[in-house]
Amino acid sequence: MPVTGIQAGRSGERAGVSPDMPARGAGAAATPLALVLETLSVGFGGLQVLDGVSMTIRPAERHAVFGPNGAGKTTLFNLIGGDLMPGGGRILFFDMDVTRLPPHARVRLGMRRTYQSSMLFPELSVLENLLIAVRGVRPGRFGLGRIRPGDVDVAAAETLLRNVRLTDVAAQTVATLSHGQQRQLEIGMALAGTPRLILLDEPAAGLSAAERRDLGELLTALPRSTAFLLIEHDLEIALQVADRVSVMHGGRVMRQGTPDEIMNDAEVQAIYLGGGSKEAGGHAR
Ligand SMILES: Nc1ncnc2c1ncn2[C@@H]1O[C@H](COP(=O)(O)OP(=O)(O)OP(=O)(O)O)[C@@H](O)[C@H]1O
Repeated sequence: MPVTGIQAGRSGERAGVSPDMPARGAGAAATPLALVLETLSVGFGGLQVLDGVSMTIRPAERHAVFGPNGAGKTTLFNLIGGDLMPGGGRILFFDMDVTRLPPHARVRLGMRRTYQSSMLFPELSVLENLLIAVRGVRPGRFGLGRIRPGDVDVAAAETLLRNVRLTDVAAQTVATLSHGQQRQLEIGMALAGTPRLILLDEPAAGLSAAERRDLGELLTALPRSTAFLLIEHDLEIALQVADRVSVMHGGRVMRQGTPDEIMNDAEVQAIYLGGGSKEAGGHAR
């Protein structure tokens, strides 16, 4: 297979630098990359699920991780978020080595994550859920307390409401929301505290075509100050919202590039049009 300008995760490549981005350190005070994944690997028993995954995310970049079922995407998120420790490799978050830090320490550094299963409080209102998120990421003790107009946390929760387009349903309990609105709320909660990076795990899963369109628009309109890394099965959404895309296959990053580069890549097309010869998922050792 020819080596293309968008191939990623190859041995010998300088860790943390992909061919389509300028080398760091060129300027006197180069901004650190938001995330550098260096040759991450993890296995379960005899199954090697991730095998030398390297990836870089710039500050404020929107990056989609795309790949077939079993490619290792959620496992990768578990490593980045701290729910799982790698067997090998390193994770740098704004130049800090977070490889062995627990999830709450990563949250304190400005990393957030959504999960495939809902983490909402169904009996509370939309605003109360957002308030919990706002108070939960602040250092120190917190309680839901009374919602008072003018409260700085309430104002922050109301900003999140607007960001995820839920102002009209602020007083409704979460249990009464549509599935699409619940996904919007999860994104709003992840935005609490102005994080530097959000990991979004299949936010469009289970949504109708109209809800997926709305979600794509919502993600596109999010504040540019926050980088996000998105796992998405819906290629259309991934290509719509992402600046760059990583395609995973068999526990490796097989391509990294702009949406245009990815869309026009013959091997990616072959796999996603069902003509691929490689097996998805981990490979037994
Ligand atoms: N805790 C675990 N123990 C054993 N095997 C696991 C574990 N977690 C994941 N796996 C296996 O690792 C492989 C990758 O799983 P992962 O969930 O990361 O893939 P994925 O790309 O997110 O797939 P999907 O798109 O279906 O969510 C799968 O074969 C899965 O069965």
